[in-house]
Amino acid sequence: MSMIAAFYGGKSILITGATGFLGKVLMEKLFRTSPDLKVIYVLVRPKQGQTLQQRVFQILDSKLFEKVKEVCPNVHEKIRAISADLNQNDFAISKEDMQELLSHTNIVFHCAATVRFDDHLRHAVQLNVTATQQLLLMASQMPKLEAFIHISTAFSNCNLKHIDEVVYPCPVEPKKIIDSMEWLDDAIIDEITPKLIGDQPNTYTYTKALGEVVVQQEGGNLNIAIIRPSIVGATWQEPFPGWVDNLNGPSGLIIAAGKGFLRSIRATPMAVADLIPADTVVNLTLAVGWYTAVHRPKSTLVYHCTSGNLNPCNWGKMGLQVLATFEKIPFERAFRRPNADFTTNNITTHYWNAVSHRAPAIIYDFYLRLTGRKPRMTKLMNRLLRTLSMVEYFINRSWEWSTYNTEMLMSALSPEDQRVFNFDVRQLNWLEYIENYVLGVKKYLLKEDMAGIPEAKQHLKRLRNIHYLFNTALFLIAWRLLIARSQVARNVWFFIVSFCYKFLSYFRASSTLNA
Ligand SMILES: CCCCCCCCCCCCCCCCCCCCCC(=O)SCCNC(=O)CCNC(=O)[C@H](O)C(C)(C)COP(=O)(O)OP(=O)(O)OC[C@H]1O[C@@H](n2cnc3c(N)ncnc32)[C@H](O)[C@@H]1OP(=O)(O)O
Ligand SMILES: NC(=O)C1=CN([C@@H]2O[C@H](COP(=O)(O)OP(=O)(O)OC[C@H]3O[C@@H](n4cnc5c(N)ncnc54)[C@H](OP(=O)(O)O)[C@@H]3O)[C@@H](O)[C@H]2O)C=CC1
Repeated sequence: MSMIAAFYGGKSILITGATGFLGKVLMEKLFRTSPDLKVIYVLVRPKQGQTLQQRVFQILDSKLFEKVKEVCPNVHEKIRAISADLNQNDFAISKEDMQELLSHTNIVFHCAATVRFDDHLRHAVQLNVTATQQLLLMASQMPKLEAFIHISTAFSNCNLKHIDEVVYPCPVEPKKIIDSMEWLDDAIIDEITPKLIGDQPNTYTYTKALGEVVVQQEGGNLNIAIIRPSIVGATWQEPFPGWVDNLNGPSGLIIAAGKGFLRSIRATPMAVADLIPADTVVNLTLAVGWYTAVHRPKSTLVYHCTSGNLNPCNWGKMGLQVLATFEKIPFERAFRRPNADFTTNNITTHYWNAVSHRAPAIIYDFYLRLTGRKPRMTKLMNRLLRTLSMVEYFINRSWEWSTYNTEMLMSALSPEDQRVFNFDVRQLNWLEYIENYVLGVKKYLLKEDMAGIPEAKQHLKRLRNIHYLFNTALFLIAWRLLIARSQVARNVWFFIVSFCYKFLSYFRASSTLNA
């Protein structure tokens, strides 16, 4: 019997960010392994004309939850959607709902965040810092609370090369930042943002670091733990391999490469690609929830959920495996044949961006205009180039994350828990994982049918022929222009033609003699 699964039985669990990528996998695992849990409260905001209930039921009715329905047929009754906006005071939760949350919650998993790298500092502070502070305040009023688990990121201190499982102080106290956001106007915030974030690459990592300090400073007597995942990728094993549902991290770039838009990416092939599967993060999170509630460590423990120091894979290996998978499992209606490569310096990056990204987009838009359609490729390409510039920081460096606490936890689990809540990345086979990831992107993100693979392969063959034809025509035109303008080129051309003519005459004569 799994002790962790039994621990969550009968519990009331509050999850923020349950409609996000990680939140969904967390809920799925909780329901599947502890179907006898009492209730999961999810803080949800209405969106895109959908009510809360519709949003949550849409998630429960998705493929991700197919196995849950077998073990927990009444899953719809065990989930309680609470209307909340983490940007508002008291999260805009009604009095009755607040009372229910405060008096029943046993465990809090705080996953909600803005993960955009380019978010305005005010908004990033509001969600990643102020909301965390408010949630802690709520937690301090929960008499039955056993553990508060905060999801941060392994990159919250990415200005350091070696990162320990400790909370590092921030140059400016989070309280001062929160206060200043209240009275500074947007223009001034824009001006001071680069100075405030200092050597952090963006407002996301900066505010996640502030959030950790808030957790440490304002946790009071609560049992708190912080989990720091690296780049969260598709699921490895559970509930099935390759599940992914958003474009963050590598997923969007895998689509761009598979559809042939992405031709070159500025990355260091030998730098560690510190990916971590979503189900591994969730298994560690649930194990940490159990350990924190049962063992009540004296201080706030930080757990690194990374792969680099235990089972490293680099971007070079990852890129090659992604491309190899496209050969077997191509995406449908590609713009060009997938053929991306890594560049390592500014000059080649600019060159390939102009030649392989911008130029084909302009030509294609010209063709769309000629045929009376709306041009769209240049806009798409600009968006891709912007994304590339945002992720460059993370794919040209390597970090060392110590994992003492994570390894300590692994050894504290019973063999059964180690199996059911497996977060040992040493067992991960990267080539198999990446292949399943690409397949998952095709099936769950692009919603492409596997029956379309032969047609997709035919399409790629046509693209290859068009590519050869285009290159040949381009070469002939260039050569024709050169001959028209240069005596040297003309001489070379006459030499080649006369050489070919002589060779053919000789060949014909010798074959006549042999006959
Ligand atoms: C050999 C070569 C082989 C090559 C093979 C190549 C393959 C392998 C290469 C691998 C390299 C991997 C590198 C990863 C590094 C990650 C490091 C992470 C480290 C930190 C990890 C963390 O701790 S943190 C989590 C990560 N955090 C993000 O990773 C957010 C990033 N990202 C943004 O910060 C914004 O994205 C950014 C970019 C500002 C653009 O912003 P933007 O405004 O230009 O574009 P948007 O993304 O907003 O949206 C554009 C359109 O996509 C629609 N869309 C958006 N989301 C959607 C969704 N979920 N489902 C459906 N559709 C969605 C949207 O609705 C728009 O559609 P529409 O225009 O029609 O409305
Ligand atoms: N994905 C990754 O690579 C990594 C993620 N992390 C961390 O993991 C956690 C989860 O990330 P992930 O699942 O990928 O992120 P997502 O962007 O997929 O999910 C974010 C969640 O936060 C919710 N949220 C955002 N703003 C509000 C708001 N104002 N009120 C209520 N809810 C809100 C979203 O709700 P809605 O659906 O309404 O938008 C969504 O449920 C984050 O803390 C992130 O920092 C850490 C390392 C890597």
